[in-house]
Amino acid sequence: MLSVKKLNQFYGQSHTLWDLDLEVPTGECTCLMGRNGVGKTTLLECIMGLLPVKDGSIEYQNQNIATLSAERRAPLGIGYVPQGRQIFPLLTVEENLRIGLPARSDRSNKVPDYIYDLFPVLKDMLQRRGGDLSGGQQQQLAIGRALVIDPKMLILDEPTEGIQPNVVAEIGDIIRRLDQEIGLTVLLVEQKLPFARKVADRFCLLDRGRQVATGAMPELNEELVKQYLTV
Ligand SMILES: Nc1ncnc2c1ncn2[C@@H]1O[C@H](COP(=O)(O)OP(=O)(O)OP(=O)(O)O)[C@@H](O)[C@H]1O
Repeated sequence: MLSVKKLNQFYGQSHTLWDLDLEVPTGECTCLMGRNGVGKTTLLECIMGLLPVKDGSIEYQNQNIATLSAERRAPLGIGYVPQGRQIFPLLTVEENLRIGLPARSDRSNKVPDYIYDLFPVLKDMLQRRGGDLSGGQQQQLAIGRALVIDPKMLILDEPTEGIQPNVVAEIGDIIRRLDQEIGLTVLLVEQKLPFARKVADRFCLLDRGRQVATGAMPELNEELVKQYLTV
């Protein structure tokens, strides 16, 4: 579904992504992994069109989108849950959800019901301000907001960061359901190894801006973990 090939990205003079390849097969959950600062968020931002790339291709459903602006990528149906959630603290839960509606291809003005089925807590708190929600509830809101466009693919940047363990498990279950029941293709950045093993089908491991290993999750062996993940 998504195929990144030989991608190079720079922040000014600083070469951050090096000939990077990433395959995200349709209907599967792929986890992008690596230590802090290896370029995971940078790669996601390149895919979303939030950062320009120097060269290389980003093929989404057989179209090279590498040079399209973020606005031109919006109708493609990629939902994005950024690092730190970035919900609007002064807007209500309902207003936060509705923000995504203008990007829907059918121009529907209604938040799809399945979002409230997935996150009943959002329905209970529709009139509460986003900033008054707990971290776990805010994360559910951020995922709900990304789903408002009925995306075919969902990209999540460290959805469990700063969240209590019981809510982490709940978010893992929801990501699996989105992938297995609703058929969403998922690309996830995740540092927590047990969570990644439970939720993802495949992994792609980065080190200093380069892809160093990729495969089915069971192929992520202790040697790779020791070399590229443990600190
Ligand atoms: N706006 C920026 N300007 C300059 N350098 C940046 C910028 N954003 C990130 N970097 C650098 O690019 C490299 C990759 O950062 P990135 O945030 O993509 O890594 P990451 O793997 O997502 O890390 P983390 O797990 O800490 O979020 C790092 O060396 C970082 O310092």
